[in-house]
Amino acid sequence: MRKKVIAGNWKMNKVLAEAEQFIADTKNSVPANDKVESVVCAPFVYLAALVDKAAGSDVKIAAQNMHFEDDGAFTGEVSPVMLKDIGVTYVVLGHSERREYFAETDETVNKKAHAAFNHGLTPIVCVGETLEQRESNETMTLVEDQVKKALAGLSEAQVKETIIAYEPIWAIGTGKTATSEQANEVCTHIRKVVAEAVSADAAEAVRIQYGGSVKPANVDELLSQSDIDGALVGGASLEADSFLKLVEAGAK
Ligand SMILES: O=C[C@H](O)COP(=O)(O)O
Repeated sequence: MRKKVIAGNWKMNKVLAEAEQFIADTKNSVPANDKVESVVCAPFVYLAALVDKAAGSDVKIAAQNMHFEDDGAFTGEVSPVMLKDIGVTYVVLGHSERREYFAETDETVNKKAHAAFNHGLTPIVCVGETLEQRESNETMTLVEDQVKKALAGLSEAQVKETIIAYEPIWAIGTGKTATSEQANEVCTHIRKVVAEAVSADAAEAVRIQYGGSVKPANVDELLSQSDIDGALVGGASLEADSFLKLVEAGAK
């Protein structure tokens, strides 16, 4: 049984006091068990403070992006060495907003996945199609291509540790959730792609989240699907109560 992962992606929201209050409101309520992991993906500027605030609890802190180099002349960037140094444990890679607005490519996502593992960070690799691509029946081939390119060159052990987030772009922040069947169909395909590209064991172990307008009202149905192992949640992760409901669903 794969452990569920509920990750709240705050995107570019909250000021420091709000971010710290969120951790104070959730850290003693997230379950410490083998059924669910609770992850908060916060803006860079809050990461050190939130790692400190969450210390001793089961809330894990994630970055929303990083560079693939360890250091160097990359003004404005943050490296995996820096994230590891301050106690961050997860990193979101290739979110569709990074791909759309900040020129993230499959190649840079792959470099970042390698860099994450080189520094002991767990990558949450995002893939997903636009509405246009879905309507022209390109979803499966596009997602397959994104997954293969993101995982290229990783060892079987590393793939087993990777979290893949399937996020149909048309369902992000729109209130339009993919039906649980639509979401599971793609997650099942991703698992098959991992089996073919890496191994059956890796496919069995890799955790696949769904993301796109997940909220307390629809999370149970999504998580009951055979190949959905968690959720990457934007809007509904901003309030502590709502985030805790999602984590509770993951712990069932
Ligand atoms: O990273 C999270 C996803 O982009 C989903 O965002 P959303 O839950 O606001 O639709």
